[in-house]
Amino acid sequence: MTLPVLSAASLRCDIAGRTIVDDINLKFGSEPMTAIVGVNGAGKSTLLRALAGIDRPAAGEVRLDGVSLASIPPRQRARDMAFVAQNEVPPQEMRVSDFVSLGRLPYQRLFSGNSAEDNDHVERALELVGLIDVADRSCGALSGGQRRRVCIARAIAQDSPILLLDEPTNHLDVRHQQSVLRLAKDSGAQVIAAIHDLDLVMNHFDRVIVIDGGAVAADGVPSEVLTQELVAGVFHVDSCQFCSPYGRTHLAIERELHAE
Ligand SMILES: Nc1ncnc2c1ncn2[C@@H]1O[C@H](COP(=O)(O)OP(=O)(O)OP(=O)(O)O)[C@@H](O)[C@H]1O
Repeated sequence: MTLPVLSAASLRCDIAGRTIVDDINLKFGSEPMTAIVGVNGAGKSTLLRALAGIDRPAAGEVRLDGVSLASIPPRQRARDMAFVAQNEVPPQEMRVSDFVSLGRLPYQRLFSGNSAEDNDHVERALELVGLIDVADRSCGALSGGQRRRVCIARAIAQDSPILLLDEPTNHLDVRHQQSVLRLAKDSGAQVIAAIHDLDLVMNHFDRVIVIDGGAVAADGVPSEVLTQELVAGVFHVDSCQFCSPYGRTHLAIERELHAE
């Protein structure tokens, strides 16, 4: 499957007059799963929001298959890209299936409601995140992890070739962390996710971009990028990569490093 090419050229994002990320030049399109990592406040969410076209850059440009995002109409952009924000919370009173149906809006005419195809997408998305049994409940009656999965289901129902996920595994138990990343991969979409767990990055992602102080500090294959030296320099922890008895390479955090 050919992945769409999302690119950022000389991107700068400012918030309240302060430059948060600067001189970002990135191209996405070769690897299905890309992780964006960095310490709190490094600029990951700011970058993702600019890539999603939610916040306009102060300078530079984001392009989708060579076309400036700013010139793509919102409905088309919503068909091209689904975005799950870091702190997205479904409205308390809304039924779970109605919230997931919001992912189908880019395909509907005003007040047309769900078609049979829309309902199929909603049902499939809820099945994939393991929440089909609570489809008729109100979102307010869900646990934190279930709410997170409902937001992911909304994005999956959107059926777009690019999935931008800001901390998709937040609030999820260990099994659902694995299953959400697996279903993101199985969706066939180009996935770009900000994520804190470096071991999940090692085992689920093809590429990792390390953001440090609003700039790209490293970019490449996780096992090659997330060396002990880089992890110490960027995250200020001691880490080690090791091979499990099942043959997978993991990254363990040993301890916090203090300045001498
Ligand atoms: N609405 C805002 N107003 C002012 N400053 C903001 C706002 N949103 C973000 N910032 C600042 O921008 C910087 C980058 O924030 P951003 O959320 O992009 O970082 P992040 O890498 O995603 O962090 P985290 O891992 O904590 O989610 C931080 O210094 C933050 O305080």
